[in-house]
Amino acid sequence: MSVLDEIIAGVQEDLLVRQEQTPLEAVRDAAQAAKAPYDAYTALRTGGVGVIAEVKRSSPSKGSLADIPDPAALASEYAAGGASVISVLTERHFFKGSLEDLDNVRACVDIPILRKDFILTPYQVLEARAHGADMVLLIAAALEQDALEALRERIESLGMTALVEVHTEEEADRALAAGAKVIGVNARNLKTLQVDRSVFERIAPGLPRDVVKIAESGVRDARDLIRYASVGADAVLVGEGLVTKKSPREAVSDLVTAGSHPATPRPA
Ligand SMILES: O=C(O)c1ccccc1NCC(=O)[C@H](O)[C@H](O)COP(=O)(O)O
Repeated sequence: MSVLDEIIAGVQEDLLVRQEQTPLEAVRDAAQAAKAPYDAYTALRTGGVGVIAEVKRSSPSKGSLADIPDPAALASEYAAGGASVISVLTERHFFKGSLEDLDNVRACVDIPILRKDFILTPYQVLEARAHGADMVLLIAAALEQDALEALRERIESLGMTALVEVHTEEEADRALAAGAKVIGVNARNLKTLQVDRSVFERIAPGLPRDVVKIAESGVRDARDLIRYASVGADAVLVGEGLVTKKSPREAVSDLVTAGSHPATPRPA
């Protein structure tokens, strides 16, 4: 069993419990009643290289990273540092996240929020909207093609933005076939947990111009961002490189400055 399989097994168990507690109709009503979503697609296309700053307590690859007793306070620091989007991990077994984190962050920031989880069903998409998300992650490696396409459509029908994550050229082709307009290339292989930053360099140049390209994982500092920018990244998604810093606000601000600096080389 790969790490991804293990994570998904836990997500499915938790999902059964939540569906038991809160019927689909109730989640649908809550999603409809939620405040209109922010436009994450536009937020990521505006200006230089955007920063998606992640609230990440723990991970399968590194174990505990940071306590984060107040995720809303951390998200406010990220927003003050100039983040374009806040990513909130809501998986609990490996990442120690929750939907409550999403609620708390939503109450405190007025920029788009990504629900980062292992989304398998329309129920989870409705949950994301009900708890104030504007963007939802879909992992190509975790979904059959029909489900990937249907969930992408469901996310966008609710006015949110789908971020489709890939790690191979074949998954990138599947993401495009599913209609993805925002594609995240994860340097981390979710089955082996190996991080290979060259994966973005291989895949991103082959993606259409109008697709927003996000480099995910392994960004530690401005040098990593500049390297990704030079091969076409519109944004970077950063977890460990922010939560482990003394000042997450300054760490975000340094990345934003590097991404907006005219010396940052971008492909023509
Ligand atoms: O982070 C992990 O170890 C991990 C393992 C298995 C599935 C997903 C995992 N992480 C989710 C992410 O994609 C990252 O949190 C995100 O890209 C930020 O990565 P980093 O900046 O390296 O913390």
